[in-house]
Order: sequence, then C-alpha cells, then structure tokens
Amino acid sequence: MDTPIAVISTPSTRTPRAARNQPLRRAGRATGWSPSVLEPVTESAAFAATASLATVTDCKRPAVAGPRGFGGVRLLEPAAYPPGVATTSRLLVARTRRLEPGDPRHDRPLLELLPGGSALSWVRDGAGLVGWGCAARLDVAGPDRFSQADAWWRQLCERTEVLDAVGLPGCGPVAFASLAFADDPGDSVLVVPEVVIGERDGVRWITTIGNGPAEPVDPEPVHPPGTVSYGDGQLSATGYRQAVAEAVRRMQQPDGLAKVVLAHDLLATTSEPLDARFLLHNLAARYPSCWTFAVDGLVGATPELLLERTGYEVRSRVLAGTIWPREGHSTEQLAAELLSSEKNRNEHAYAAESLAVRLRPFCSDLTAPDEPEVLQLRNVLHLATNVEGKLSDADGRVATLLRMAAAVHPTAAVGGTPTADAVRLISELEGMDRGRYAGPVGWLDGSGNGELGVALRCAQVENAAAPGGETGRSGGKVRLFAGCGIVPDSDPDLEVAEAEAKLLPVREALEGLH
Ligand SMILES: C=C(O[C@H]1C=CC=C(C(=O)O)[C@@H]1O)C(=O)O
Repeated sequence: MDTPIAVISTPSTRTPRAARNQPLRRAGRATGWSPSVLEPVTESAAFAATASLATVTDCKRPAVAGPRGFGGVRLLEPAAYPPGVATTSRLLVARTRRLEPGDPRHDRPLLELLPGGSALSWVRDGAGLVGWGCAARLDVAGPDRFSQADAWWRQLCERTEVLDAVGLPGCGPVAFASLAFADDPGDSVLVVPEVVIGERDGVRWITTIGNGPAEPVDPEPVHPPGTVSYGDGQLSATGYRQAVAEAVRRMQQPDGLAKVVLAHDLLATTSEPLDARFLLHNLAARYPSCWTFAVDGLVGATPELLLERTGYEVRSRVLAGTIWPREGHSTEQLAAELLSSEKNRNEHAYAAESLAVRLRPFCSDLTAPDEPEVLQLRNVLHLATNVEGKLSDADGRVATLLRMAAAVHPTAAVGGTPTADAVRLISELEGMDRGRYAGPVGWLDGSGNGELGVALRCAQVENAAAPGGETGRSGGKVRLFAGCGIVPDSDPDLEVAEAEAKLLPVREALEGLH
C-alpha cells in the first residue's frame, strides 16, 4: 500500500519556473571526498561561522549556561578548553568496520538493534542508520543555529581520528541532527552517538565513536505505551480552523500572501512511559518508503526530503498538495483529482519553486521535472517534485549540507510565500512554538554527506510524567503536529480534515497498529 511514486500526467495548471531541465555535468570526481574540500569555517561571509569553539561534550554533565544561540554546549573539559580557545587535539576516535554474515547484528532489521533509551534513527526501506549513546552533543538555538551547528560539526570532525574500513556515506563520525523550524526560540540539537549501525547498498557496518562501548548491548524488550488518550495541544482543532479562516481572509485582501502553511498540535498521554522504539517500529512497518527518524525525542516518518548530499550530488523531494482517501473513490481517481486541482497545483508550485530557487546558487546544474508526480501513502496522496543537482566547486569548495539547509529552510512546503511574511503570520496565527516539527532532521557524516528530511508526521516525546501521579504510575506525554498549505481559496473545514489525515500515522503508531 505504501508505494513510492506513481507518475500520472495531466496538463499543468502552473509550472514551476525556477528549475528547468539543464544538462547534467559530470562531477569529475568520485563521490567519496575528503574534508579538505569542505568549505573552510572561516571563509564564508554569508554563513559566518559564529561558533568560536567546537567543544566535545560529555552528555552526562549538565548543560553549561551561556548566551542564547550557543547556550547548551556541555564541555568535556571546561577548564582545559575555555570558550574562544580552539584546540587541535584529537578528542574523538571513530572506528568503522563491516559486519559480516553470521554476526547477530548483520541480519536483524536495523530498528530492532536499538537497545532502548534515547534512540537515534534514520531508516527507510530497511536501510539507513540507527545510533545510541552520546559521544558529543550540541544544543544550539536562535537564527544562527545552522551556521553554529555547521562550524561545531566541522571542527569536531577535524579533531576526530577516523579509522574507517568501509568508506561508504554514513561511515566514520556521524551526527544526528534536528533543527528547529523557527529562529525564536530555535532550540536545535546535534547528537554524536557512541554506536552507529548502518546499512547502505547491502553493506552493514558498525561505527563506535569516542570512548563508548565497543560492542552494543543486547536490546531491552520494547515497552508498549499502555492506554493512549488525546487532548488539545497549544492550538486545538477549533483554534486551528479559526486560524485558517483568518489566514484565508487576509490572503484575499489586496497584497495578501500567496501561501502560508499553518499547523496545529495534539497532546497524547500514555499510561506507561513512551518507548520511542514502539513508535519507530510501527511507523516503519506502515510507512516503509518514508524516512523513519528519531532524534532527541522527536520521532516520526516523513515522506519529504529537504536535501540529501552524496559527494557532489544533491537531491530533494518537495511535497505540497494533498488529497486523502474517501469512500467510493479509487486511488487512481484521487490521484487524477489531485493532479487536476488548481488549488493543489498552486500550493505545490510555490513549494517546488522555493526549493529550486534557493538551491540553484550552490549548483552547477539543477534539474526538476516540469510536472509534479503523485506520491501515494497509506493516509494521503501528495504532489511531489524530485529535484537533482550537481554541486558547484567553482572555487575549489562545495557548500556544506547545513549551509544549503539554512538557505532552503523553510521551503513553502512548511513556511509559505513570500517566506518572511509567511513565517511572521505563522507565528501570529498559530501562537505556538512548533519546536523541531517542520525543521530539518537527519544525519551528517564527516565527509560532507548526509540526509536531511523535513520533520513531518512526527511527535515530540516531551517527558515521562512524574511518577506516582493519579494512577501511581509514570506515563508519557507526546505532542503530535500536522499542518496544511493554505492559499486564498482554501476551505477551512477541508484543511482541518487534511490535518487530521496527516496526524493518523503517529496516532496509529501510538495505538500499536503496524
Ligand atoms: C506541513 C505538512 O505537510 C506538508 C507536506 C506535504 C503536503 C502539504 C500540504 O499539502 O499542505 C504540506 O505542505 C505536514 O504534514 O504537517
């Protein structure tokens, strides 16, 4: 039922202008590349590396208080490395080796290898990365979160000794990243696990980083969440309907916005503490073609890829424009209706164009089809555009993944058009902190490769409730999010229904459907 992309063509109602078919240029180098071609930290004026020091962090120590924007850094040796003093010492060792058939970790599904505790995941169709433990961590906030995370990661990689016997993207040092949607407060995180197990092109490997355990421990059994009850989040469904109606009213005024993406949240309470692996397993079973992710309690299965970088190649899958199953309508009928809907085509064109326009400056070539395709998932169908580019190395350097992410985020799939006005309107009408929902989520390696999805169809596992409450047990609290692109002819009731359809994957995963 969870199918990748069906191409169904109908005449276009509006064509993305920016990304036209241009000839692909051969990059001239193998995809594997060394950190030496990374853009130096000090040489990017537009993306100033504001972090003065990349510190390896000890995840077990409490956060060190500091100024907004770099406040959550935890120092391994605070006395030895005071802020502002760079060091060249090798602080971490990352060892990667192949897992061979016969090793118990060779054949089990990646997600089943997660031992429990704070799970890290980026898995699609059974391949990808899982990780656990914390060799280093950066908590960063504010408008410079991307540049600070970028500088921190590059400096950390420069000071990591890499012993990599496999050499595929995702080997060597890896950070799982989850960045906030908004600049304020912008709380974002990079976690470097102690153990990573990865699979790509049929090859399975293990990486240990820092002083973590050389071999993973046996996984604990997955704990089910018990009974699940739902309540309003910061913006109820009724409040959401009002926000959409108000957005539509304003967009119909002269000089109104072309598009804004409004979201709302739903609060789930579980009678038992929430084990992220319970959600991951259920999401991966029902949405195998989505990227099933977990980073610092944000857990979901997103169908949207913000950016993937492999060597000099960059890829994106932009989604916008949605229809959901209705009694008496076949999938083919729904797909045809979606493709011929002017409202959905407009919504999609803004999103595809916003990505392509902002990615193009980093590329020597960029291609995107003129017509969107239809992506079919269990709960919804989306219009989809796959964009591919060759990164430019005109001056011998290639932009980092985080730098490109800073340029393209938020696309009009989660922000709107024009971006700055849309982000202001989102803040005003939603009146809630989206947290890391709709922000970039994924992984980075030390060679510049990585994948960042758009954190959709996800929930923030906020905390386990204090033990001994009314029930005498400690439960979990989970905040689910879903949003919809609003254009001047949006119908608020339909947008509420669409958001409900987008909440289904996490709701069903919480309720144990797989
Ligand atoms: C903002 C969300 O979806 C985006 C991605 C695909 C389709 C969308 C839409 O049709 O509105 C949204 O732009 C969400 O799932 O919370």
